Amino acid sequence: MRWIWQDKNWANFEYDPSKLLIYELEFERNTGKIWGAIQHIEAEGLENLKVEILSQEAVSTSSIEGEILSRESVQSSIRKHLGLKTDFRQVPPNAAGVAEMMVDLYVNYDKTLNHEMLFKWHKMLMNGRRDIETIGSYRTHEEPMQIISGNLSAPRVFYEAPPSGQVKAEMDTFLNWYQENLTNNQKVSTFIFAGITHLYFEIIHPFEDGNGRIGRALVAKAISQRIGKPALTSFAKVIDSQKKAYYQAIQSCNHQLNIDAYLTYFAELTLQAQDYTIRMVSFLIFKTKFFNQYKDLLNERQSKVILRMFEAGVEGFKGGLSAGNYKTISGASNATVTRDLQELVNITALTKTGTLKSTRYWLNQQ
Ligand SMILES: Nc1ncnc2c1ncn2[C@@H]1O[C@H](COP(=O)(O)OP(=O)(O)OP(=O)(O)O)[C@@H](O)[C@H]1O
Repeated sequence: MRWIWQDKNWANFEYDPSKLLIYELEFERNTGKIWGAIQHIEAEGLENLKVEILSQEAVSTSSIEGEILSRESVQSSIRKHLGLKTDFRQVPPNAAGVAEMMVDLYVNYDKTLNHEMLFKWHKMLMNGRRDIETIGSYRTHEEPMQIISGNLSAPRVFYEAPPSGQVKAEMDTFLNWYQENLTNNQKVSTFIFAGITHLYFEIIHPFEDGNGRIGRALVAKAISQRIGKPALTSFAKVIDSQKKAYYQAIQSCNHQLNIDAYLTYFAELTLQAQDYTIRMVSFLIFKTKFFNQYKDLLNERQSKVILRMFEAGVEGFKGGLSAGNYKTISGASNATVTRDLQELVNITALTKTGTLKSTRYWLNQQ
């Protein structure tokens, strides 16, 4: 069967924009909500939010590839590249590379997308890699660029991208398409523009490695340029929790130009990513308010435990905090743990559920 790029009408993607209208309206509402909420965060909180979202995306986009990075290393590197205070820790090259790309994407969101920008990101991502022949440039290898299933005993070719000799011309056309549709009086909606940008790039698969990570970065780039501000998206975070659907959606386009199913998937994914970002922003606002209200009432042990609870992020401290958790984090005696926790409930910083051994404590979000 022919691959999509062998079709005589390649790359005239076919889709029905009316099917996406409902998602588009929700997307615009959410974009407004995110930026509206951000206006209420003061400078330091905003810096933290940027660092949180960018590092989470860096960790998640790497995790999709099976590369597990330390959140602390990525955060430290992101802070350094944003010119913020850091702990000057030693950061492994892969974490430093993806952090640098995320910051570049954020800071230079409005710069023209061209070959050089993509090469720069590729160099950052391949930081420290010795197994890659062509770094900072498109692939040149003779063998076909294939996406193969992970099963070594019975490998299956899911997709074969255009041969290396064709990549430069394909990328020229892609970049022209991007530029034209970015400023084409918005004939193609932001949603469809970002979705096609991602898919088009994955179909060409221009690099030896890193195509997934750069493709996901391009989604943020496309949305940011369209909305005129850096998009703080949790796109990779959501994909990482449902990888199979992500691969299947791209695969559904390997042989056909009709991309309705892919765009619907992309629309739902983007809305989920926005929801996650909205939750993160609200969480950060809650954290700031919480500390303003309680900081003078907490002793050192209580502050330490509460900070640890906030570090668990939007998903929260799994299963709630037990007295045992409090003891481990604070190092206090049993009697002190009981007194500290009771005080936290009395001042309404924590709420309490359950009894005896099942007693759990939660940050009071009321
Ligand atoms: N059937 C497919 N056709 C085209 N592209 C695909 C297909 N299945 C997956 N992909 C894309 O290819 C990426 C993998 O390519 P590559 O290994 O070059 O990227 P990576 O950044 O190193 O890895 P990853 O994307 O897994 O993080 C996937 O993440 C996905 O974006």
